[in-house]
Amino acid sequence: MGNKLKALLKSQFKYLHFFYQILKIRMLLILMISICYSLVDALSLSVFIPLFQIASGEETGNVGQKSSYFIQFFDWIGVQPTVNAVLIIMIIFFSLKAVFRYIDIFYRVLATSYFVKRIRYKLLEAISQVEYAKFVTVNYGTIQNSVTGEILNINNAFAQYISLIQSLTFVFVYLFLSFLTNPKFSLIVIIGGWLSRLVFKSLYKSSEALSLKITHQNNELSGLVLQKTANYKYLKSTALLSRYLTKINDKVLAIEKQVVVLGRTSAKVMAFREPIIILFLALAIFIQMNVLNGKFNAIIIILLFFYRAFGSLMSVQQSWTAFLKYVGSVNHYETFLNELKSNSEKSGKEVFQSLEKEISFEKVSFTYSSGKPILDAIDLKIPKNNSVAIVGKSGSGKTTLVNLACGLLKPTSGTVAVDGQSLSEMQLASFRKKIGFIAQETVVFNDTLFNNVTFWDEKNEANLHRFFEAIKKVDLEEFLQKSDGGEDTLLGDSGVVMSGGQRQRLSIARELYKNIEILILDEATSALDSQTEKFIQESIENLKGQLTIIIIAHRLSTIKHADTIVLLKDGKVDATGNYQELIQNSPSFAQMVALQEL
Ligand SMILES: Nc1ncnc2c1ncn2[C@@H]1O[C@H](COP(=O)(O)OP(=O)(O)OP(=O)(O)O)[C@@H](O)[C@H]1O
Repeated sequence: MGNKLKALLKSQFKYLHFFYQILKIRMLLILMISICYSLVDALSLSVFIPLFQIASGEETGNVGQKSSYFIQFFDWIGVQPTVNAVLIIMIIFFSLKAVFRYIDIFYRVLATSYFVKRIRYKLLEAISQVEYAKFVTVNYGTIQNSVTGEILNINNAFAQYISLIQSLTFVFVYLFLSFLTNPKFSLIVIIGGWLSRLVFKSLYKSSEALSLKITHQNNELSGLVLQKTANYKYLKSTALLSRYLTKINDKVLAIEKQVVVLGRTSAKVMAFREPIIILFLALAIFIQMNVLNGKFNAIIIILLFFYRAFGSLMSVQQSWTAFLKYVGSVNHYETFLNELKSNSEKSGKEVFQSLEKEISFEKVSFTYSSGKPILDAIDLKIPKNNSVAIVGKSGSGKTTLVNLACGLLKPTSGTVAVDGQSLSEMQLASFRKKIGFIAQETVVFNDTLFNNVTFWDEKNEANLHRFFEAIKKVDLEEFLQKSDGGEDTLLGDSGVVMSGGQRQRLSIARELYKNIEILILDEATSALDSQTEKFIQESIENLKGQLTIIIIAHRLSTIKHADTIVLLKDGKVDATGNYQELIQNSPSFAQMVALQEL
């Protein structure tokens, strides 16, 4: 029973809980301001009643008999309830109402901007903290859409939700005043109002489901568009663009269809709300007059309150209908955020200072969640300032091994350790700060050459010097000299103004600029022509003895001078040794060398 009640409360207050979690005390403030505003509004309206009473009392001369709590209020403060006194009170209340209206609107703006900032920040933070293994399974479109379009939808949902709270407060305040005046009649009308809600319940449910569906489809659409942009050149040059466009169009059409259905549901709710409410109100008046034999006079005042309460109730339903249009985004945000949070990277406490001895793999096995074991009980030592090359057939697990070395992946069993300390106990960020990672995919930001290399370091003399050094090491001096803007040259989206090789060299320059101890190169020079590769090779070789280098390369000429070469085969270390040793001792390696005609 307790659990059922809890579940009921949770489902009823699900969204309130969601907004409260983000806004905390601000949510209460919104509620308080709403209550104050609605009370002042109710009181301002109530002033009309004594005004009517005084007017009719003056005519009939029986003010005393029609006394209301307002007249009693005048008695209490010892002021004659004259028209002038009531008018002054009225002006005071309406001015007060304006003050609360101002506070209400302004505070809403403050709360909304805080809300948007928080939800965006929370999501971005969760994305940064999620485990790499989880991250690679998330659709890029979902990420993109979640931090842009979806946030706007949630913002709209929030705006509607606050309006809903305010209208609801109005409803309660007016119902409370109605109860004070005529409890029996109020009860009938309230039951009617409650029943009217049931009529709309199934429509609300389908709106909610549709909205969630639209959100999912928008995410998929974003993913498709992102992939189209990323693979534009390929799609265009192979005339596959139009086929891909058909795929995107299908998704657009599917979304359009859902939006139309959602629009139809919303239209039904909007159109039938008023007649249904009027029906219930008419029924309540009928019961009051014919069943309870009440007088119409007795309910005039209360009808005024109900008129206001119903107006607000309509706003409640209006806000709720509008809210439901965006609720899919709220649900998606919550689910996505929880999914990211439950997969956030666990980092140890030990702060990494400096590599003293070695990085070691002790019986490390690894299996991706989706398949067969990739690495099987690997034992490997990478001594400080040594260069170790990992070779093996495509798919043999080389990239997986370096991902384990920098803690992007966690071993399924065994330990990856740094100077004997398991990476699982290490504060990963402190360790990764000392790692330079250059992969086949170049990393270029849409900014200047300087900012790309220095990662937005301050442009002072010392940093400029380090920048030029890095540029020299990767042979980008010519590019720098030929660019009109020098180091301030804008590189465009993904570095469009550079060739593939230049982008690769830029990625290498960024790592050389940093103060790193470990350099990981995963097919880093694969996009370069032999001459440039040789030049960079020399630059990297100059670093030998100063950095611990782990290098993956298919072109075996690249790793000829590595201190140790590790040959991976069938998930195991098949052979280790330097180039000459391996040629002599490992038939597999000798065959690889022969195939490359080295
Ligand atoms: N995220 C993933 N989920 C499931 N399997 C994966 C994932 N990443 C890689 N694999 C699989 O793990 C195996 C090893 O991949 P890995 O990228 O480590 O190989 P590699 O030796 O670096 O290959 P290549 O030389 O082609 O770059 C492959 O069979 C690949 O299909």
